[in-house]
Amino acid sequence: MRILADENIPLVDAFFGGFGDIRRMPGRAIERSAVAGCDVLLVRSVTQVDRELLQGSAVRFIGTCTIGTDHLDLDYLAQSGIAWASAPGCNARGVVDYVLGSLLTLAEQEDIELASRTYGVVGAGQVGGRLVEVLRTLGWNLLVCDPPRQASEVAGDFVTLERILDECDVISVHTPLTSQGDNPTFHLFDAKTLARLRPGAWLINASRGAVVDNHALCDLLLQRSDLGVVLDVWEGEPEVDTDLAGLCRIATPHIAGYSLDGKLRGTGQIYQAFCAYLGVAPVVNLAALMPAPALSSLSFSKNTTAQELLAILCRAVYDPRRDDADFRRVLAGDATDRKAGFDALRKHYPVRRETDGLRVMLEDADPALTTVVRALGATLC
Ligand SMILES: NC(=O)C1=CN([C@@H]2O[C@H](COP(=O)(O)OP(=O)(O)OC[C@H]3O[C@@H](n4cnc5c(N)ncnc54)[C@H](O)[C@@H]3O)[C@@H](O)[C@H]2O)C=CC1
Ligand SMILES: O=C(O)C(=O)[C@H](O)COP(=O)(O)O
Repeated sequence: MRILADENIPLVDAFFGGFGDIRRMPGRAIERSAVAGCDVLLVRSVTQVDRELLQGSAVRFIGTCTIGTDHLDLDYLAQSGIAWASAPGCNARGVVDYVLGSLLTLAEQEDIELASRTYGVVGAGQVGGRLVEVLRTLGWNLLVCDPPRQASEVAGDFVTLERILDECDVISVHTPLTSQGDNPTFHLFDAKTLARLRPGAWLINASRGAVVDNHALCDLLLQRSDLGVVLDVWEGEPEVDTDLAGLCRIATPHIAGYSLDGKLRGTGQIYQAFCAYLGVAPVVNLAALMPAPALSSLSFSKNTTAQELLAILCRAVYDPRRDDADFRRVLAGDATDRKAGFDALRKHYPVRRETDGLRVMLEDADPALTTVVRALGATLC
């Protein structure tokens, strides 16, 4: 079997080496001539998988080691009888850690108590659903907008996007990028929607760039310095609107989900799906390949407050300010360097783990403190 894989898929040999020959390439360079003689294609989000790439090739299975599938032409794959799999939820926890780290930064910049704000989550699936769980456990005010779930679930407490815009001080966007169907999300946040943001609102987009109209957002930020915007994803990646990035409080190169755990899980999920496709039993075990984290446990004295505990635990694992600083250095270069730098930061991303892998010891089991530990999914020892 001939397998072509994006060079940024970790553990590809460990999981797929037993199936045949593996060739690796940069994801953006995967094109028709490279794919032609392959049976299996393993990609990440940067490879457009469509008729132009696949027509006439021998490819029968596509695996994308990502949550998002907007780079796959699913209609074409169905028409052509090409099997495919994605990795739902693989790096959702990393995105939640990114959102929490961003909230801590904005709160410090503005000297705001996070618990005093009203939160709006738009899109409550794998990522947004986990964020909702964290915010609910913390007991913070929260509204959730998810029209597809609202339409299909009898129970569920959902609101309209208008209500989110009118009532929320913080809006975190976690929808897929879609341009068809009943609830398309392309430019869901257009000029009209963005203009409704409350005074002092924070907007976080770690979904897909084009869910927010970047041009309209840039225009708005030129007039509204009260807003706090965090962008991990951009229209036209790897090109980035540098004016917009300059106006964001946190700007990062599409790394919100880049925990090591999330990446390895992504490969593992595609391996499982490929085994199911072939009808063979999986023999490679992800747990055996997952390295132990460098930091596994922390202990806190009775003088710790809940706010301090949240900040220390989140930042012990991940702090987006470092990614923001690295990205701004890249954005200061010329256009060619910026594009290459966007991909280089992603390719050479430092090891980052997840907050729910932490073990926490509290000298005083105060309910406010244990709530923080539970909300993060960490283990209380
Ligand atoms: N920045 C990053 O590193 C990462 C970004 N992502 C992106 O995050 C987004 C969310 O991923 P998941 O939670 O795994 O997706 P998901 O498919 O599990 O959940 C998406 C949710 O959005 C809802 N939704 C769809 N249209 C909507 C609309 N118009 N308004 C409100 N809600 C709507 C769906 O009903 C669903 O519950 C995707 O765009 C994904 O590609 C995912 C992982 C990492
Ligand atoms: O899983 C997704 O969806 C993501 O957005 C990934 O974090 C993107 O990672 P790459 O595939 O672009 O490396």
